[in-house]
Amino acid sequence: MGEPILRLLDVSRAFGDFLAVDGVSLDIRSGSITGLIGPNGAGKSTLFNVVAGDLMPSAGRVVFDGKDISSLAPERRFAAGLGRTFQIPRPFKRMSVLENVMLAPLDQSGEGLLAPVFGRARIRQEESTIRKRALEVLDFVTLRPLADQPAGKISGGQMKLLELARVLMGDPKLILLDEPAAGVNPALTEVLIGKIEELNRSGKTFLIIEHDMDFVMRHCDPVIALAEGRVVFEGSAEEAQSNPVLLEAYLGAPVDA
Ligand SMILES: Nc1ncnc2c1ncn2[C@@H]1O[C@H](COP(=O)(O)OP(=O)(O)OP(=O)(O)O)[C@@H](O)[C@H]1O
Repeated sequence: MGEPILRLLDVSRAFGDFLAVDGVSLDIRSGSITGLIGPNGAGKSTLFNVVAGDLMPSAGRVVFDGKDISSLAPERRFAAGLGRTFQIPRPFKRMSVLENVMLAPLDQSGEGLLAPVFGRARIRQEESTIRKRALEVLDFVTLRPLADQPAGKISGGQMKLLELARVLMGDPKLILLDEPAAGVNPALTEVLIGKIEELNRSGKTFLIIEHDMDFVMRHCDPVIALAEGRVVFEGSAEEAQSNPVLLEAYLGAPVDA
C-alpha cells in the first residue's frame, strides 16, 4: 500500500448555516479499496462532490496526487485522473451505450478552441481512436453486446457498469463509486466487484460509498465512517464490525459491550 493519493485537509461544506461536511481530514492510501460508510445524511455524497469538484469546499483543501485541486472544475479533475460515478446514474437515455461512453469528457479537439485549426481529418482520426477505446472499455465491463442499445433501455445494474465505463475512459488513478451495489441484482454486483478488484490489482485506487455492510466487509479495507459530517471511525473492516460507535450509528442504540 502506497502513499496517500488523496488528502483532505480540514474540509468543510456548508449549506446555509448547516455543515454537511464538518472539518474532515483524511488520507486515502494509493492502491486501497477504501469504504466510506455512515448513516443517511452523514455527508458522504457531499464529501464526494467536494472531492470530484461538483461542489466547492467552504473551507479546507483537497490534495490529489500531490497537487491542490480544491478550486479545479470537475473536468480538470477528471483529466488529472480522478473519476466518479453518481448514486443515481445519469446517462443520455436516447443515445446509445457506446455514444454515452464516447462522450466522457476527454480532451477532444473537436470541442476545443483550436478545433478549426486542426481540421476535420484530425477530428475524424480522434473520433475513431475514441470509438476504439470506448469499445475496449465496454468489452471490459461486459457491455459490448449492448453497445448500440439506447442507454435508457438497459437495466439499473448495467447503468452502473456504463458509469464505470465512462469513468474508465479517463484512465483514472482514483475512482469514486457512489453506492455501486444499490439496486443491482446479485449477479451483476458480482460482475462489478470482479471488475473493481481487477482494476485495483492493476493499480487503481477506489473510494466507495456503500450501505451494504456485507459488501464493505468483504471488499473494502480500510473503512472510514462519517456521522453528522465528521469522521467517527477509521480502521480495518474487521475493526469496523466490532466498533461500538458504528454499531450505535447503524442500529440506533448504544451497545453494552
Ligand atoms: N444541496 C443541498 N442543499 C441543502 N442541504 C443539502 C444539500 N445537499 C445535501 N444536503 C444536506 O446535507 C446532509 C448530508 O447529505 P449527503 O447527501 O451528503 O448525505 P449522505 O451521507 O450521502 O446520505 P445518503 O446515505 O442518504 O446518500 C443532509 O442533511 C442533506 O439534507
